[in-house]
Amino acid sequence: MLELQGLTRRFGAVTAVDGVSLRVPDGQLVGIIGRSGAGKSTLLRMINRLCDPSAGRILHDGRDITTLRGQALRHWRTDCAMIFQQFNLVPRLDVMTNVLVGRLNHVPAWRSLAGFWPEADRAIALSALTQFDIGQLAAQQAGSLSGGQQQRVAIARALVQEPAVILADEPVASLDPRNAQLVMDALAEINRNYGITVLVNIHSLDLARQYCGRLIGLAAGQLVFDGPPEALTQDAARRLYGLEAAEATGAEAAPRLYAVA
Ligand SMILES: Nc1ncnc2c1ncn2[C@@H]1O[C@H](COP(=O)(O)OP(=O)(O)OP(=O)(O)O)[C@@H](O)[C@H]1O
Repeated sequence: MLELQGLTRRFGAVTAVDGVSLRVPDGQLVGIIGRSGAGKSTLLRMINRLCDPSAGRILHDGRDITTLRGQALRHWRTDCAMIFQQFNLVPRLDVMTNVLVGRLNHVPAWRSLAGFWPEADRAIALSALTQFDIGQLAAQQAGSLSGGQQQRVAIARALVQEPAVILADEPVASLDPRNAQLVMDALAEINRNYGITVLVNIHSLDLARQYCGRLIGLAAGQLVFDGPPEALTQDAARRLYGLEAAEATGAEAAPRLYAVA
């Protein structure tokens, strides 16, 4: 169970995340929604401790994550893998090596530095790639792949970390609709097959509704919606995305509920 208690982050005068409290039982696939600047990235970055909270606590299985330092923090970052919009692969390295980077905390440092990755780890990496239909790309330079392929490599890298939680920060924002589906399929598969908790920031409300069993809506850093997609009425979605303002000025509301930046 992942638990946030009054989690807050201020940047000067801006309160990016404002007293967010929630519980995520193991194995949920949670979509975090809200307009641009609502605090979605900051929330995920705090959970991974890429960004320190100004107030509040993060607990995982009762353990206080907020105070972790040094090796304990490195272990948490293995337990809690992060996926980014821009993939964060090493473009000049081949796909297999990029995925093996996810095994770093499972392999003695000298072996990985010398390029002696154990056969068992190579097999794990290849199996992750094959699962996402990109096993045949293992020897290619990561930078030569399409965006959708690169994101699936990043998901394979996260998976071989054997994490309890995956945090995906706008993983489909720079992909075309077909690739966005493939990447969301990969996240859903990980969630279903391994019971890994997935928290995904997502702009497209259609995708969020399609894939996530639970939606968490942020507005100006505050939790304003928490429930299943069916509970997110058209009105609630409008409030979340501020489409009322567009209507008030005579602009047409988007016919499909896509988040507008
Ligand atoms: N490092 C920072 N320094 C100063 N302000 C920041 C920093 N990071 C985020 N902010 C501010 O905090 C607020 C929330 O930003 P955040 O990136 O978390 O929102 P978001 O919902 O993820 O937006 P987007 O969907 O555009 O990525 C914004 O007002 C942003 O300008």
